[in-house]
Amino acid sequence: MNYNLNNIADQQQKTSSLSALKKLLLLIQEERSNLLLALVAILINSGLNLLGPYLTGHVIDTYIVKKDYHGVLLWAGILLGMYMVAFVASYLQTRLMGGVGQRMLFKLRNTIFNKLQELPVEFFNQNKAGDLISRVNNDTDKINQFFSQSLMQFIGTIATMTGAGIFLLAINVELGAATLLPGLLIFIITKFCSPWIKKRNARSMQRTGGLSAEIQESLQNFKVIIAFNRRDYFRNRFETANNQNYTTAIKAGIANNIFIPVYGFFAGMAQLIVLTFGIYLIAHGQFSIGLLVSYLAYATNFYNPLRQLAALWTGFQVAMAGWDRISYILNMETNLPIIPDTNTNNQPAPVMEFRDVSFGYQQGQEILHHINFTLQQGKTYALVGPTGGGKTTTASLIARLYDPLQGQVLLNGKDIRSYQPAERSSKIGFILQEPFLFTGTVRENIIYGNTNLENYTTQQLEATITDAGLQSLLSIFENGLDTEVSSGGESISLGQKQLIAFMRAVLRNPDLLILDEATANIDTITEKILQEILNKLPATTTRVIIAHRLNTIQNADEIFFVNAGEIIRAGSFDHAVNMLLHGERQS
Ligand SMILES: Nc1ncnc2c1ncn2[C@@H]1O[C@H](COP(=O)(O)OP(=O)(O)OP(=O)(O)O)[C@@H](O)[C@H]1O
Repeated sequence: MNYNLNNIADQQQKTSSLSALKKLLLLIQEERSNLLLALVAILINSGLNLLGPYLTGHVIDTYIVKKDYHGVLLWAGILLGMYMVAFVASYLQTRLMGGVGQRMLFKLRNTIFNKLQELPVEFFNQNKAGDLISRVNNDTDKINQFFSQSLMQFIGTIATMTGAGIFLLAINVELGAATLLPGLLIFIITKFCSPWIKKRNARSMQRTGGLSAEIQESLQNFKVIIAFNRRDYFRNRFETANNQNYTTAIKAGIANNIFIPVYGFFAGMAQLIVLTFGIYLIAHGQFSIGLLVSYLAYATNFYNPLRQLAALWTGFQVAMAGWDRISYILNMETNLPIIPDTNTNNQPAPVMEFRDVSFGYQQGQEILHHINFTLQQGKTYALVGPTGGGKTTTASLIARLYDPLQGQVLLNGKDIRSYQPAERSSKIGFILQEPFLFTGTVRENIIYGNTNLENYTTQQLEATITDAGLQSLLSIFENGLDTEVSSGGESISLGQKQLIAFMRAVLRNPDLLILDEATANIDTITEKILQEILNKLPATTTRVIIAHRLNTIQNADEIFFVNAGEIIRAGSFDHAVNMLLHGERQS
């Protein structure tokens, strides 16, 4: 299944600005009352600012021409009051929308992060962490900027322009129509250029994502880079990504600013039309000076916001480009759906069964072909085979990190796809080749995802650890449960990381425990301790051990040889060793 966000972006139909905005508005439904209040405030602000020029014209024609300075002063006071109310309304809407924007940003980031938690391993295989981080941090902020700073300004601007347009037409239809003509041209140009601006911004964000992926990759692998002296290689790769980001950012910047001079030019044209046509009308006695002053102010009221609108519209296109990138994640559906349980057979069933299972990571590249095997309760199984033979892939299917392309995987006789994730993961413990630890303490890491232990006191937890025979492992850590570990695990050794992962898995008391090269980095004495702990697991626990070190699998009840997409019962240990030597020579 295609989970590559950048490929999806190329394939997706272009969504219209309006339908994208509608979806986005759903996110801020809870903010309705704040939005309404901000809208009222902005309309008051626009309305009062619109009334100003009309009253000024009225004062000129009624009081200034007649030299009635008392009236002029009175109206000046009224105008001052009006502008102060407009100022308060504007301040109120800025505050309200700032809050709305931040809350939306918070919600949006939570929504995306929760969505990411639902997505399958395949999604993370196909997308780079750095790009995802950029979407969660950078792209959401673009939307926040539009909402907190621009949305109400946008509405206010449109309200002011509509009002000014109405005043212009009401005062004189012909002059109004002539004044508004450049506005119509601007509208057509804007409509024509918007998709281009959005595309340039989308490309720029994609490159920012690429840059962040590059940084993440080199930071994660800094030891390898230093050890292999590959600094130049990564420096070049970074420079290429940085260059691409720079070029696309410049292009987006040009697109974002292209409207400003265009709008400015047409606004100048409109002023010229008002002046020449207005003076002509005055010369023919069809217009007054006061009306011309009001008229010029309304033309300014129409075209000045239009200049602002240029920037706001661009901001909107940037936000929509960000929203598109985010919606690709939000629209993504997991390919690991839960299906209804159709099993009506209550007969005892093996813990795990593969029925004619075929699997490949990519279409047309099968890694496992028509696999059949069963795992019985309480037994220990070993998977051996040459590197790249398919052992980890088999274990991943047992834990349902992927679904087979064909066939069925059954857990306790039921299709594994019918289990809820929580139930499935409580039944299957998986210790990965590269255990993942969170930044925190040993305690936090071993109780991770284990609801039974979450509220235990330190004493209770220590007692549980002792009961499970894990005390000797815990004592390896200097500060026991309180030992600090970092997600990269730099503060502890790889073997110690594996021990923590081991304790985490054993304490979950799973029906099936998979150890994928789980002891590869552990000394032989500690490995013996692990072996004893494994032996002491409840008699019902089934163990699946993947190991290259043959002594680890000596006590297995059954050995499977995994090679070239096939799983064969190896029979005795000696036979398995033979197959392994033979298989390794072949590979
Ligand atoms: N995420 C993935 N995407 C595409 N191909 C993959 C992926 N993971 C593994 N493969 C391929 O699947 C095949 C089997 O890999 P797998 O990791 O299952 O082998 P393995 O037997 O566990 O090897 P090892 O002993 O080295 O751990 C290999 O050819 C590998 O390249």
